[in-house]
Amino acid sequence: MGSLLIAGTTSDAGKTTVVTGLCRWLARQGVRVAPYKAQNMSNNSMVCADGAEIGRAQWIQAVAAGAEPEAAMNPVLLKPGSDRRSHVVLMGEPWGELTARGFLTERAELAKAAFAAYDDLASRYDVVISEGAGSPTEINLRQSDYVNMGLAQHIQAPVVVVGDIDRGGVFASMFGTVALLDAADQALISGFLVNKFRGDASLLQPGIDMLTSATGRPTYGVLPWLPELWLDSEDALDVPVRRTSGSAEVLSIAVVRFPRISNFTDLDALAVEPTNSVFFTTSPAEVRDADLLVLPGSRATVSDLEWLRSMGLAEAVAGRVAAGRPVLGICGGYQLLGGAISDPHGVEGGGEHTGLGLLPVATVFAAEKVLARPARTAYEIHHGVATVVGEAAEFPGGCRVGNTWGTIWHGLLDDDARRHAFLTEVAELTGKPAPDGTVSFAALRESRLDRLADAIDEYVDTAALMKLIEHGPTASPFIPPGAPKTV
Ligand SMILES: NC(=O)CC[C@H](N)C(=O)O
Repeated sequence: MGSLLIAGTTSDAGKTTVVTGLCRWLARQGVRVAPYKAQNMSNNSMVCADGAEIGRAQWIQAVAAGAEPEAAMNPVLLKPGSDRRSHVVLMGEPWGELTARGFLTERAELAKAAFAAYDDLASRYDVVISEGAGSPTEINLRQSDYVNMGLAQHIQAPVVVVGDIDRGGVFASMFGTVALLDAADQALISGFLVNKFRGDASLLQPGIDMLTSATGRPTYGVLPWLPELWLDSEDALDVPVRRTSGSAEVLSIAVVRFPRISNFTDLDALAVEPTNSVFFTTSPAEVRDADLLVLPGSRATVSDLEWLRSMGLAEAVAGRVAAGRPVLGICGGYQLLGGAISDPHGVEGGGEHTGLGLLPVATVFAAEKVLARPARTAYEIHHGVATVVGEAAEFPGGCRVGNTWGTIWHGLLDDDARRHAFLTEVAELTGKPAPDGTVSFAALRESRLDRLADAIDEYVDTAALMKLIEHGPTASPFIPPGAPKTV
């Protein structure tokens, strides 16, 4: 049984990518490997075959590993509904709401479930590759941590710290990440990975050598800047944007960037077509002018509806619909295109609301969350049950009136035939090019996972890393000052 925890000097250092690449690389060596992240904070999630909801990143990592995605791979998922509150999904199911403060007191229960999930996975797989969150050296949170060093201590796993060299300061942050941990935690930090490097590797080498001598720990590899290795978009909203200048040759797709946007991985399927240019926007002019407008999923339909109105975007959407110009609403975006929105159980703050009235649809928020896989690529994650209450044509998971489409399903456009048919119709309406029908979303994802594993193979000392995974941490020196005293 082998184990490794990939931590990061910062968020966005590339932990998710590295874990994904390692999962695919290990799977290729014939290793039965599972990904794991004790706690993920994201509004991008996925429904597993057994109905459990997990973070989208862990789902993709499982796909990379050739393992069946399951709740234990991401036992705690926090879905932020506001800056201070999160909806908690525990072992794939809704658990309740947590405030930033309440979180400290509830952590023990979540930690227990997360460790049990890890132990269960570890009993069924040869290797588990865990992903930390943020930095392992958030010294104010160390005591109640179960995602980074708290987890590493529980499982006695070696930890490799990934740093983003593109942002600069990578040596100082790697050194500091080790030096501000106590001796027991430092003993598990086994080395580093430099990520997002562009430039001349020979210029970097002296720095790597100095880091080794300053910390007594090796750097396992230097991964190059690989922006083309897009996976499903992660939490950074800038990821899926593939903007080519407003050319007559492409179909421009504006996606409203709701403050509580969720499951925006739906846009990846649109972005894979070279005939499309997909971009996020909050501008009424862009909403008006794009060839296709998408209202994506939302964690908080009612408050994003209010926001849409306050931004002057509601009129822009209505103007498009009146002019017969294409609009697609997905899940929360579908709900708010409809009329009545009622929230009798206070799921989203309660009350009766009125949507944009552009589709004959009424939504009632149910206390129970719907988690379902209604079709091959489609999945449902919502409380609001949308019912067609007037004249409308059929559309999978929703309905259509004129050139306004809505669906409660996510992932609908991951289905190549459906995406091609939908875009061909939009292209006919707008006089823009239609997709040629050759792009396979699943094949593209597979090839990217493979190229990520190729990069691991090429740029990482995989022999040394395998040794670490199999045999655990080796003795590394203590770097003063260690964990600062609480004051
Ligand atoms: N995934 C979504 O867009 C969810 C929409 C809405 N917040 C609901 O729960 O029904």
